[in-house]
Amino acid sequence: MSFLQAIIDVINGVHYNDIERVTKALDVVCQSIDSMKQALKRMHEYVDPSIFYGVIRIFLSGWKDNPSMAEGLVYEGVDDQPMEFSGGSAAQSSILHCLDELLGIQHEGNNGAFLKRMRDYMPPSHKQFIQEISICPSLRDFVLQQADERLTHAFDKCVAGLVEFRNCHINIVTRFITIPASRAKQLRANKQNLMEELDTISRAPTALEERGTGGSGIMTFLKTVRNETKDSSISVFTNGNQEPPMEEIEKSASELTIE
Ligand code: HEM
Repeated sequence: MSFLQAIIDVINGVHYNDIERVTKALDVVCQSIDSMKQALKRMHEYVDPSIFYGVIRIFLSGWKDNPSMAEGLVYEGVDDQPMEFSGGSAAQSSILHCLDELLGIQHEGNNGAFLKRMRDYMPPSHKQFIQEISICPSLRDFVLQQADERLTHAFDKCVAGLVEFRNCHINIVTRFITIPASRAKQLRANKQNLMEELDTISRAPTALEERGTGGSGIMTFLKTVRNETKDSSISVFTNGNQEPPMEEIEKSASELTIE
């Protein structure tokens, strides 16, 4: 059964009060989240953090919430007024939004508004699918009402898997953005004679040091989204918080070089 079919099966299972069907489909969802995490971990194999930070990311940045283009961009021949559009971000990927809606994970305030806005950058049918999931009867309420051990376990494993995915993503963002940004600051401050490295990572505008490609203030955003994921868990959540300690981040920053 594919991941998307499993989502539909969960929804149908809730509709027909079929505990077995929902439990089995949630097991598939959980395996898919794990595969996504395994794929995410391979980012390091193919992408050099300095190149990502100093070269690729600049092409991903947009002209909304971007301090270096605060007014947006005039599309000549389209409109005299500047327009604002966010840069490319996997926050615009439909899968995580589907999971949040399915598992009843709620993102509040500015973070929730940012994630909702990202849906405007998805293909309309994807956005519509997410909307459909959001108006279905609540899976979480169903799990709570049934009080079935296997069902609750399957649900909580999905939530825990998503927390682990988001932790793994935070580690990636630390390595691909936070560390190069702090390295760029360090190099500028020390005026070291490391011109080649400085040349690559300093191509990134300083205004973007604290920003994600979609324009968010990165770490606060990502950690809040991760914590809100934990909140959906039915049993008490005790694991999955694997943030790297600050000393580790600083150590990695000083070791980061271009080969
Ligand atoms: C070099 C690799 C990556 C970097 C540096 C990165 C960075 C970021 C940043 C900075 C954000 C905050 C929102 C923004 O401003 O764009 C974000 C959000 C997000 N990214 Fe990534 N990302 C990377 C790869 C991926 C991949 C491969 C996925 C897999 C789908 C992913 C999934 C997400 C999701 C779902 C969000 C929204 C926040 C959430 O739902 O937890 N990212 N990413």
